Amino acid sequence: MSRRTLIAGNWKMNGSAAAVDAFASAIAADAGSTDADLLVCVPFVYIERMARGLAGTGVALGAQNLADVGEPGAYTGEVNGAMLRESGCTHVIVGHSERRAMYGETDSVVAAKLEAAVAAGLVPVVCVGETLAEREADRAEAVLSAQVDALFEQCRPESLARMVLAYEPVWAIGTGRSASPEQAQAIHAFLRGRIAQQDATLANSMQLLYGGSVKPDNAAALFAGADVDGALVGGASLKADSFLDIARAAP
Ligand SMILES: O=C(CO)COP(=O)(O)O
Repeated sequence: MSRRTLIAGNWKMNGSAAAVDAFASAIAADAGSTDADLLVCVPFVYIERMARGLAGTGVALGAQNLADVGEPGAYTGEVNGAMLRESGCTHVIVGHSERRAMYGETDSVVAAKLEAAVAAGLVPVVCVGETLAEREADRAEAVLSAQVDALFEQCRPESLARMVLAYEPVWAIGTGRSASPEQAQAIHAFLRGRIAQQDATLANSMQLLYGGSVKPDNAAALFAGADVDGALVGGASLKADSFLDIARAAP
């Protein structure tokens, strides 16, 4: 089955109103130059501004986090999925390694956020990945299996059918040291196989993105992997030209 290619940007805690406007106008001028689907995930406060800038471009908009509860209420500082939808999001990143490491998001929190996203009509882009110490201890597959299995244990099949999975090795994030195309493809094949043990049809249809130091000059080689369906791009997504160069490297 052919899966569509998705190039997703994660701005993390970067950007400004001026940066949003510059990005959106450059994308609006040039979004037709790639066949890949494009998504940009910006800080909460810039979502509506980016939505206005990207209107009519076909580029999708996402957030980087959401509350693990859907019902509004006394959750100071939280933002729920319905608010994200109303602001123009179609997607939301869930379980990024920075949130797992710095904000204590456990596999159960990630599973709850996946469900909350789907309940609000959002596509969750769920991140998994091993640290350098785990890879060096030959534990990458065990760690990834535990992260994926937790989703299957805690989420409904119809919710899992909506998700995109992003493999982001922690040692490759923001380091300039991407996984090699062979390493990325090997893990993606492993992840697809692991999902197939639960649901072969879902394994075949699920988009698997690679993230970690994806740049215009390494993107084409990474995308050559048969199980690599796109990228989750951090630093290189902050500027429209490098983001679009990555998208144009997609097959
Ligand atoms: O964490 C990432 C995207 O979510 C990857 O970040 P970099 O592309 O900056 O390495």
